[in-house]
Amino acid sequence: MDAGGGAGEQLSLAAVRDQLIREEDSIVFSLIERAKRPRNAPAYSSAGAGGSLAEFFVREAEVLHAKAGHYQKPEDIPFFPQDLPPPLFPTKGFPKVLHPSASRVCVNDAVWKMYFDELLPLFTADGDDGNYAETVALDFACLQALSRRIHCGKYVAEVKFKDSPQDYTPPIHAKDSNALMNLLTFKEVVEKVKKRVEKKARIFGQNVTLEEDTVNKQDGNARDSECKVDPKVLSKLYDLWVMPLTKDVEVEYLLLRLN
Ligand SMILES: C=C(O[C@@H]1C=C(C(=O)O)C=C[C@H]1O)C(=O)O
Repeated sequence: MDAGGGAGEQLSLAAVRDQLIREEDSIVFSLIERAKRPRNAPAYSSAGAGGSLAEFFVREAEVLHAKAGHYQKPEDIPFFPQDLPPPLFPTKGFPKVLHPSASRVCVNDAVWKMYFDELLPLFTADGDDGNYAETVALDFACLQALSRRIHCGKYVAEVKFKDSPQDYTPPIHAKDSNALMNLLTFKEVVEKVKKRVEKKARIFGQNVTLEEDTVNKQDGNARDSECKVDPKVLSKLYDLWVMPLTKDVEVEYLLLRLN
């Protein structure tokens, strides 16, 4: 988390939301990149030594990332945390703005399953072009962007708690997840987020030409069928998975907040 997380700065809901908006760009762009390649199913079958190429790539990439000093922040969490090496270079400590239990909150198993089982078939074309190594590198970028955005829910929960501890404390003590979920859900924000990511996919995913293109455009933007990723897939991704998982992170964090 960069916004509002600097030394001495107070974390604010506005700053955390700005960070989430920036993360949307990374998610939309990473999906657009992955959509260059078809599904490439052999990259996901367990033909290789022990697991799929996708799993092999993520495990090995995370080893490199850990050596380079990644995974020091509460929102940067590896998918395979077991036996990761320590950083080989000096890292700069980040100000600790969260409760220490934040490190125990992780929904990466759900992110992994959602990405491969649900999302991938929605935005990649059927087919196999043989570019498996490139494909799994693109998957890794998508997974990282999704996971980071979702785990930023820890900061959202912290500011919401700090803004009104009197509302959050009783359901935390009662371990009432449903009450917490209701408290932290803002329906107007949810609707805005869905509309904005759909619009971003429409704007970022259009072909840019120098000629005036009136045939393939509607209101100055590309028609959905011309976009590199269907904008409706983005609103569905956020509606069904990204926002619910972010809220799961928020609830899990809050349940540990008073430990
Ligand atoms: C992240 C927030 O908390 C919840 C989750 C949202 C999301 O994941 O985008 C949006 C609104 C809230 O229901 C927030 O309030 O900004």
